[in-house]
Amino acid sequence: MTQNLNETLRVNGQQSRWHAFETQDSLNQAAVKRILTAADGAISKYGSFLIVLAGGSTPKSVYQLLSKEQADWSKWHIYHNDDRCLPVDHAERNSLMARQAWLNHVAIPQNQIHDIPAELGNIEGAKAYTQTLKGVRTFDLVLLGLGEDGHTASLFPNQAVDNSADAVPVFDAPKPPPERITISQNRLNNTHEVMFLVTGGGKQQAVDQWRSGVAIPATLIALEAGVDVYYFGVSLT
Ligand SMILES: O=C1O[C@H](COP(=O)(O)O)[C@@H](O)[C@H](O)[C@H]1O
Repeated sequence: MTQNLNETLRVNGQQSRWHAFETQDSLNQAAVKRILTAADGAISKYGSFLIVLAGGSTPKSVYQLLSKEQADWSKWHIYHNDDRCLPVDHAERNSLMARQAWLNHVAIPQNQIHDIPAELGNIEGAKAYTQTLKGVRTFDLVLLGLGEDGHTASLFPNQAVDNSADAVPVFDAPKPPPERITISQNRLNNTHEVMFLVTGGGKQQAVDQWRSGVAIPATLIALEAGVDVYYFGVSLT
């Protein structure tokens, strides 16, 4: 039997809270609300808000909604969980998508938007981003997507987990392009909150694997506080 429900699950040492939405729009609105609430909380506590963005197509409509919001943008610091080794202006760059959908339209200071320099290639770009992350405190909120094969950020199935630096090169990614850069598992876990955005039937198999205890990469993200999964268009079995 399949159902849409809200529930908490514990598998492979990861606690995940699953939040069901009836429409893509209601999920997007809830995600925006959660991001703005996290920002207000972090700014009151630390004077700044450190958010790590997911790439791919799923978060684009959330970013478009954020571009229309009022917020204390001067206190926001933007990072990316991964990017693809392509020219800066390539349509498949995660940084370009986030800028076009959101960041170009709000007053976040440019020096607080930290793109991964993936155009340098995966080895040099990862070194440079590790330097960018040096001394950066615990992130406030990490947004993550879920690939059809269970990957998250650019942590792919059947690849060794590399925690040797805060940002690491990825080779032979099964989803193009093969060369990428990702924030490492350990650094992604160094955050106060995690929100996965999971939408569309293409993600059903990965969701089923996740929930039945298969150690897909999404389960590498395991905060003590648990992670939240906002979902639409998949069913929980
Ligand atoms: O390649 C990537 O894929 C995942 C999932 O992307 P989506 O298009 O299925 O939403 C994404 O989270 C990651 O940042 C990206 O580089």
